[in-house]
Amino acid sequence: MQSHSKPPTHIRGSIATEAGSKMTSRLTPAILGGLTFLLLLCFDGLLIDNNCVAAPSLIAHVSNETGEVFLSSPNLKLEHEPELLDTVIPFGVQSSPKYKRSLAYHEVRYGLPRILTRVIDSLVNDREEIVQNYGQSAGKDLDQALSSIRNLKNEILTNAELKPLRFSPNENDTWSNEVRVWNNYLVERTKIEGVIPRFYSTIYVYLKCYVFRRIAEAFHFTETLKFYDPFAKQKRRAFEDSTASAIAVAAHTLQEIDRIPEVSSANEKQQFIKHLKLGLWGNRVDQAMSFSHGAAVGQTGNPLELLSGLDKNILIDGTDLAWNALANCRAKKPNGTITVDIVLDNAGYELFTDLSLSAFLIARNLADRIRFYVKRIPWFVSDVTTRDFQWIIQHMKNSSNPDLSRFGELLKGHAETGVFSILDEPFWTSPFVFSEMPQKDPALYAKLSEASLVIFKGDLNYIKLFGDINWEHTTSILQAIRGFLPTNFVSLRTLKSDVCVGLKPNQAESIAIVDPKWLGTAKYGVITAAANNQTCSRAG
Ligand SMILES: O=P(O)(O)OC[C@@]1(O)O[C@H](CO)[C@@H](O)[C@@H]1O
Repeated sequence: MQSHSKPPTHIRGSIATEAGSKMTSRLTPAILGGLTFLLLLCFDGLLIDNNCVAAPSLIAHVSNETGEVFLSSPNLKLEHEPELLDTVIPFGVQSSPKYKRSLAYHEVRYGLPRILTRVIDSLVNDREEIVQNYGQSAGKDLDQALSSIRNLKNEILTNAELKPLRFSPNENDTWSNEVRVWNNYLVERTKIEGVIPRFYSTIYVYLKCYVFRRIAEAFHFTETLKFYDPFAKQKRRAFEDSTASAIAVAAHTLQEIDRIPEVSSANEKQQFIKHLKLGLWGNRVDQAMSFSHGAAVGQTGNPLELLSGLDKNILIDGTDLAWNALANCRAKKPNGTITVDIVLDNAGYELFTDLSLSAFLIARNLADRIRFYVKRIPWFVSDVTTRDFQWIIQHMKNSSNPDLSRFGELLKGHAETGVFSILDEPFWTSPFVFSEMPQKDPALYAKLSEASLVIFKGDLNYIKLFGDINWEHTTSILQAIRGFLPTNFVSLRTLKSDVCVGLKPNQAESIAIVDPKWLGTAKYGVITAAANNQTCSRAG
């Protein structure tokens, strides 16, 4: 049953604040003592009318049950009371935070504000270092970026209208061309929705991408911090924290490569499947989740030893289909160029698994070249940018561990000889879902169709693949892609959001009984593949 909920009477924040650890340590004894108390403070991450300093206006009180901070204020006005529906997302419609029992709602209410708070915190904490690295005028640029990000956070918290993005002075440069696409899309959405979209009323995939666009905008209009990546440190730290796991996988992959002449074709298939699974579970190591839930994540343990225990969590296993599609292309094009495209997701450990798979494919002649699609701007916290890609290879190459450094050397060689290439097409940071690609970016669609196999990594690529529509879980993959089949593809995704298709009858219901949170915790994975029968007859 669907019903309109009451407007919120308070805004619920998190312990992650600009006051950061100071705040946490002040709260901890109170929580331990089981007290509920009130604090009058200027909550810097939540400026109201930009006058927090002059008139501290927010009351924070801490739940003695959960330790979470609730904020309320006589001055805090929602620009617009969200018209929420107290229901899950109905089947057949696009995800939106207006459905209160959706993960989309949870992400807009808690996840995105927390991510922005963490960005604000890190900029405040790193001021000295930033000024040292980018020069004196970076101080003023930092303030400018901070103010834009605070405004953005307030806009989400107060359910403001989405506003057009800013053009650069040169209205024909790359930035402006992308802004034009975004602003036209806002006009399109306004027509569809009948009003200007707001954070809680519009579709999820659009608003979430919009937030990351606005973060990039906050830096783009500064002089010294145009290309600053506020997530870079966290991405690097998370990979450093995964070093032991990466060494185990690098040593194993190098051994496979060294022993290629001895390996039978049955084993070759098993090795391919193992690499796909490593890549699937690599998608758990996602700094977006850690940013919005609190703790940092890296990979621990020996990922190869963990694999068999995780098989029971794979809800759809399309590895056979992916293997057959690629092996079939190799058989049909013994002298041709086999291209594999990887539409990357997270930097750090997940990217490392993608590189292991790629090194394996090249060594086994399952691919002659690999094209890696990265993001042009910092995206969804930990998505790979060109700099992240270059950093990880260099970082491995410089490692004191002989396996990691040899592996880094091998990858660097592939990058230098053009076997690996990095592409930062604007479509991946656009608001569009994949079924819109033939119309919005036909050149990219044609490029993907040159590949024998496209590998889509992660949750965002998955939801864009299926239009972020809450299809009934048993909907077939071919129906849910709505014609988007440039070539054979396989998607490796751990479940972090509302959409999941291609399941067997009753499969979703059975998991939901055992684990009601099955869609949102990245505990489960899907390997979703589809074949395009014309692929191997084409060049590429
Ligand atoms: O694409 P990825 O890195 O696997 O997931 C990124 C992510 O931000 O997108 C999901 C849906 O918005 C979130 O739950 C998740 O943390």
